[in-house]
This record gives sequence, structure tokens and C-alpha cells, in this order.
Amino acid sequence: MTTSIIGFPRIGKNRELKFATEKYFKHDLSQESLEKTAKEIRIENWNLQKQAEIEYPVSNDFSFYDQVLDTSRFLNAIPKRFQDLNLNALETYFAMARGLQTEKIDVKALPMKKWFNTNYHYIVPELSSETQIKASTDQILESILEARKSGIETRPTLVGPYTFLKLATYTENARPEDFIASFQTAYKLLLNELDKNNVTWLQIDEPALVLEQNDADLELFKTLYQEILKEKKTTKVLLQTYFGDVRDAYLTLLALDFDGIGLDFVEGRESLHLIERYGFPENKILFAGLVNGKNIWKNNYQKTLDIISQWPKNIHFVLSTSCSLQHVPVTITSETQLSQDILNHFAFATEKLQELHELDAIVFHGNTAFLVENERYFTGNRIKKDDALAQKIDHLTALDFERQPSFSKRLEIQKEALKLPLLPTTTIGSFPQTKEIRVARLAHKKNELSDDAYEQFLKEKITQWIKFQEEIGIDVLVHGEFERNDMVEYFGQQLSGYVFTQKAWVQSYGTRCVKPPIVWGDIRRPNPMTVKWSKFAQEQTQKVMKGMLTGPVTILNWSFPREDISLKESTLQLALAIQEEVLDLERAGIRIIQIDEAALREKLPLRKSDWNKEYLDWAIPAFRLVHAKVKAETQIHTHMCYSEFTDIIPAIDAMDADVISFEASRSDLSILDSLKENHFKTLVGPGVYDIHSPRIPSVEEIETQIERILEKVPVDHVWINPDCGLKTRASKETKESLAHLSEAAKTYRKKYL
Ligand SMILES: CN1c2c(nc(N)[nH]c2=O)NC[C@@H]1CNc1ccc(C(=O)N[C@@H](CCC(=O)N[C@@H](CCC(=O)N[C@@H](CCC(=O)O)C(=O)O)C(=O)O)C(=O)O)cc1
Ligand SMILES: N[C@@H](CCS)C(=O)O
Ligand SMILES: [Zn+2]
Repeated sequence: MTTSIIGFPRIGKNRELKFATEKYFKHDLSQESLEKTAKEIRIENWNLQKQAEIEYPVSNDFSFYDQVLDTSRFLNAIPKRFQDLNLNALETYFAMARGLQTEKIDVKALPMKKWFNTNYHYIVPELSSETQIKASTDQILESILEARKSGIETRPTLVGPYTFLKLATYTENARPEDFIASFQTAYKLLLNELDKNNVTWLQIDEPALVLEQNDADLELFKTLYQEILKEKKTTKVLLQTYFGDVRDAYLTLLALDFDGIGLDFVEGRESLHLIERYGFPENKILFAGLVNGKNIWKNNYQKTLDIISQWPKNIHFVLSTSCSLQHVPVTITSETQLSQDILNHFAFATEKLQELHELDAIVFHGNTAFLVENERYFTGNRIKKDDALAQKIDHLTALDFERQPSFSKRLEIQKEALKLPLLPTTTIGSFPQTKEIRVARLAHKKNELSDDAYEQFLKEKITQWIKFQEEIGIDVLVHGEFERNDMVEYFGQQLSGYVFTQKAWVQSYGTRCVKPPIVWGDIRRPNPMTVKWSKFAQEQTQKVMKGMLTGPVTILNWSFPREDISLKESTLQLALAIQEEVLDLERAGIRIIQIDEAALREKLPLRKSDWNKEYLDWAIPAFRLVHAKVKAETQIHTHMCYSEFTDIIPAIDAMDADVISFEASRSDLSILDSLKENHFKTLVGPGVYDIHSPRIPSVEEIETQIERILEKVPVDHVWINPDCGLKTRASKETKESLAHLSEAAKTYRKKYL
């Protein structure tokens, strides 16, 4: 074996899985047909890997929703309230992912969180004293046998026990230690079954090892694996890590009886150093993550060879990707609108298989032709540098990052200017992106709907939803973001320096995908991007209309960034572009402007010691730069979702926004204590219901959430809003939910009069 990957996108080349699953959710497709689509995708993926001469394509990397949820199912870590529904296995699985509300059933989804430093979201496992861990190996074995029927021998993968225990939430006094023995038994049983089925390799993913590890963490890891590995007979075990280096755990890993260890040489800055310093045992195989699994730029073969050349000579290694390829689109061959000159610089998942094949030829067979060909893309100037922009950034001073007057003075001025009631209600920006809207946008894109007709259509939607917000008494209105395909791609398409794709979809969570735009060069804003729509919307109402922008950190984090300049540099370019937009909105009469930084935490280094110098020290100022020049009476909102925020609360306060809305309801408002402890100054809307589930919250349920918020946050600091935008929801459930939200806020408001 000389080449390998960690996982392949499972959405299908044309998002076949998304469309089939969503039809199944609507009862328009049978479970059998859904499974047929899934099987076709798996076979296609294995064939692609086989064509690239990967000896062991990966199996069990396919998932109907999420790989962590699959591991919960493997371990039978299914909370009792879901087991009690007495649904079939797939229905139970989807109930855990999405919640379920019928005439007789009403159960909330499990929380969803960001998967390490990616824009992928996993379903948080829940372990309680009632959880009966018991391995269910059927799904893993079935996929191995399915591949065998096509003549393909695969390497199954699953999330490891250590990462699972680290990501889980614990209820009813359960603790990680309570599950050590049962997890050992489960993974041993799996090893045993694989052995009986003559499987050569098992890949166990332990990305949690790239986080900071203390002695107790390492002890837990060791205890788990010393026992599991006792079950090893002929099936070999690859311990796979990614998203960073394992500097704290390296020696522990070497001392255990793994046959292969997967290290990340792209994001793992210390990986090379670890190997140089401590060596790598001759009796193990190094699965070397050299091809970037997260970005779409071609691999620079010479740089890869330079890394390899620094390893001790006796290392037995396999060329691999830095992480699963689920984080990049399937193939560049679907791109019909980008010039070949541009596409030549990219490698999506399928092309990365080819890169591994070529690297194999260079490294193991001395084929230099591929090396020469590859060098062409890394010599000369790919783009013309914007010197004026570079100078503008160089000349920024501390004053450019400091809004005046101070927060407390602004608060008073804004109270007077906006005259909002206590516990003001608002939403996060988007309203349902219905089939009707998507079809109209597609027709416009294909020139089947004229500019005028499309604009008229969008204006009608905006007007209808303004009327609805007024009817139910929302205080600060939004226009609904109907003109946007996505909160990042929309901006990428209007900024110079970006290129964008047609079909380069990447899974974000469940059936939802994103098409990250690509930063190709220096970024400028040629024209206003949102002003026309916000101005139109404000003209339709006497109430305050909130302008809606995406912030620079989030735009960059949800784009494929350049690798030839720093993230900081691209973010500052974006910050200047968004600053121009903010000031144009203000000039157009928009009095509240929300600048979403949903992804602020995403690129926070996974190791806490790197947080400030490598990220927060420039990410927070970049946000401040965007709004520093607005008038005191203009209220700046921001919004964040799907991350763990409790540990960066002071940094969030330092963004110096006037109001922030958080995703907090699905994670049970756990953020509130941290707000209180840190004397959080920014006004806050912690999100009173979860928008990622189709269930409609009752008025009483929302009142309970408000009650809980008011126990921890002063009433005049609280905003009432859903926890994220409503684009993924249907219109009917959105309207009912918002009516309940408004009613609950009014009830509470009265209590304080
Ligand atoms: C807030 N979130 C976002 C994240 N990242 C982003 N880049 N954007 C986000 O909003 N990360 C964290 C969270 C959670 N994530 C998501 C991610 C994605 C969605 C979502 O609803 N995605 C849509 C696709 C959105 C889009 O780009 N739509 C386009 C294209 C629509 C389309 O598929 N058209 C079809 C034809 C029409 C049809 O038949 O329906 C086609 O082109 O073939 C658009 O609207 O124009 C998804 O469907 O997955 C939500 C939350
Ligand atoms: N304004 C965006 C934020 C999502 S994180 C929306 O409402 O969809
Ligand atoms: Zn959000």
C-alpha cells in the first residue's frame, strides 16, 4: 500500500443524497429508494478510488446524516426518549438528528456543533446513566461486504472511543469514566468481527488528539486502547488523526500497538518536528497527510517532497490526505463556467485522488514528468497585486479599529434614537428559501427570467414578509435575504478578487450543503452589494429595518482561502470592503446593521495557547474595523452560531458590537452562566428556539426560555429572537413559531411594566 485517503464526500457528484433524503423526509420517496441512491454513491466513490489505484478505498465513511451520529448508533448511545419512540432504525436515527413532531410525538433534536475547525457540523452524542453501550456492527460489515461484491476490498473507518467521549454531553451524573469498559468491549467486538471477515485494516479516527492533552486525557486514551488492542489478531489498526498535530500524544501513540498512525502534515505544524525529534518506529506505517483535505488548491509536489525528504530514511510510509475529503467538493469536471487557466490551479476530491497517484509515481517510482508539469502552477505571478490596497492596509492606525463614543454612551444615544420596547423582538435575517424562490433564482441565472421580473418577484416576497412581521408585532424587521443564495457566496459573487463555482458543493450538516466561493486575488468592493434591497425594505415600513451583512472573518472562513498570503491579510481586505458597505447602508437611512460573524470561532486554533497570537489578535480587530466609523446612533448587531462560545466570551465582548444574537437554545442555553460570570456588556439575544428542527415551539416553551435567560441576564440587556436565520424552514412553521415568539415576548414585557 502506497496511497490512501481518510474519507470521500458522500453527497454525490450532483448532491444526489441531499435530494433523495429530503424527498424521503417529505414522504415522497421510500426508504428502499433512498438506500438505493446511497448504495450508488458508495459504489461510485469506491470505483473512483480504485481507478486512482488506492489499494484500500475507505468504507463506512458514507453517512445518511453525520459520522458522529453513526458512531452513536454503532455504540447504541441512543437516548431513551428516542428508543421509546419505537421507530425503525433509520427513523430513530433521523429523529435524533432533526427532532420529530407529529400528532403523538414531540421530541427535540440532539444539539449540533461545529466539527473542530471546519464548517461541518456533527450531532453531539448524549451519554447518561441509562445508556446501555452495545456494539452494533451490522452497518460497518454490510458496507464491507457490499464493496466486496464489486470486487473491492475496503478499509472501514469510524470515530474512535476517545474522541467520542470527548465530544459527548453527559446527563444524570454520568461521567466519561463510566463508559470505558463498555466502549472497550464494543470496539473489541468490532475488531473481532472484522477479523472473522478477513478485513485487512480498520481505521479509527481520533481527531480529539490534536487538542491540548493533559495527563488525565492521555491516561484515558491509553486505558481505552491498551485493552482494545489486545483483541488485535490479523486485522491491522490505523489510528488516524487530523486537523493539527499530536504534540502532546505522540509518544503515547508510539508506545501503543497500532499498526499505522495517521498524522497531518498540512495543519499539523509540529508533525515534521515530532518525527525528526522522536523518530517513527520501523514496525509501524506512517499514513502521511500531505495532500490538503480542506482546501482546493493543487498540491505543490516539490513542497511535499521537501517534507518527505526531512523524514528519517527508514520510515515506512503511505501518502495520504490531511483529513477526510468530505470538506472539499467532488470534482472540478462539473465546472463549466471557469476558464481552464483557473481550473488548472484547483484539485477537488476526485482530482486529489489523482494527485496521490502522481505523487506515488514521483516518490516511489522516480517519475519526474509529473513533478515538472506540477511546477508550472507554482512559478510566475498568478495574479496582479493590488498595491494601493496593500498600502491602505499598511497605513491603518489604532484609531481605525476604535468606535467612538464608548459602548455605554452609545447605548443611551441609541435608546433615544430607536425607541425600542423592553425585550425587543427580531429575527436573524433570512426567511424561508422556498422551492419557489430557488426555482425563480435558477430561472434568472439561466436567463429564463428577466432581471426586471426577478427583481419584482423578490420585492413582492420582501413586502409580504414585512407585512407578516408587522402583523405579529416584531419590533426590528428584516427583509428576509431572499435575493441571496447563501450568506457568503452572495458576497463572494459581488466582490472582485473572488471566483465562484457552479457545482462545487460541500456538506455543511445533514442534507444541507454550501458552495464556498474561492479567493483568487486581492479583494475589493466594486459596487454596493445590499443597499438596494435594504433601502427598498425600509421604504415599506415605519418600523426599523435591520441591514444584513456577513462579516469579514466569516466570509473568509467560509470561502476557500488563498494559500499565498495570510488569512489575516485577506480578512483585512474583506473588512475594508464590508466597511464601505456598512457606511453606504448608514447613508441610505438604515439605523440598525447586523454584521454576522457566525464563523468567528471556527478558525480559532484548536490549541488554546495559540488563540491570541495566531487568531483573536487580528480577527477581533478586523470586525472592529468594519464598524468603527459608524455614527453613535447606528446600532451594530452581530450574530454567531453552532460553536462553543463560553470560553471566548471576553473576546466576543471586545468586538464592541451593540447587540449580539447567539445560537444557544439547542445547547440548552448553556452559554448564560458564562455571560454572567464575565459581566458581558454587549446586549444579547441568546436564541429562544432552535431553528434547525422543523418542530414548532409552543408559547409556553419560549416563555420558559425567556425566564431562564432573565435569571442570568439583566432584562434591559435582553433581545428576543430565534437562534439563527430561518432560511431552512418552511413558511408555515416559521410563521407559527414567530407568532409564538412575539406572543411570549409581549407576555414577559407586560410583567415589567
Ligand atoms: C448558517 N450556516 C451557513 C454556513 N455556511 C455557509 N456558507 N452558509 C450558511 O448559511 N455554516 C453554518 C450554518 C449552517 N449551514 C447551512 C448551510 C447550508 C444551508 C442551505 O440551506 N443550503 C442549501 C443551498 C443554498 C444555496 O446555495 N442555494 C442556491 C442553489 C439552490 C439549488 O440547489 N438549486 C437547485 C435547483 C433548485 C431546486 O430544484 O430546488 C440547483 O441549482 O440545481 C440558491 O438558493 O440559489 C441546500 O439546499 O443545501 C443552510 C444552513
Ligand atoms: N443572517 C443569516 C445568519 C445565518 S448564520 C441568516 O439569517 O441566515
Ligand atoms: Zn446563524
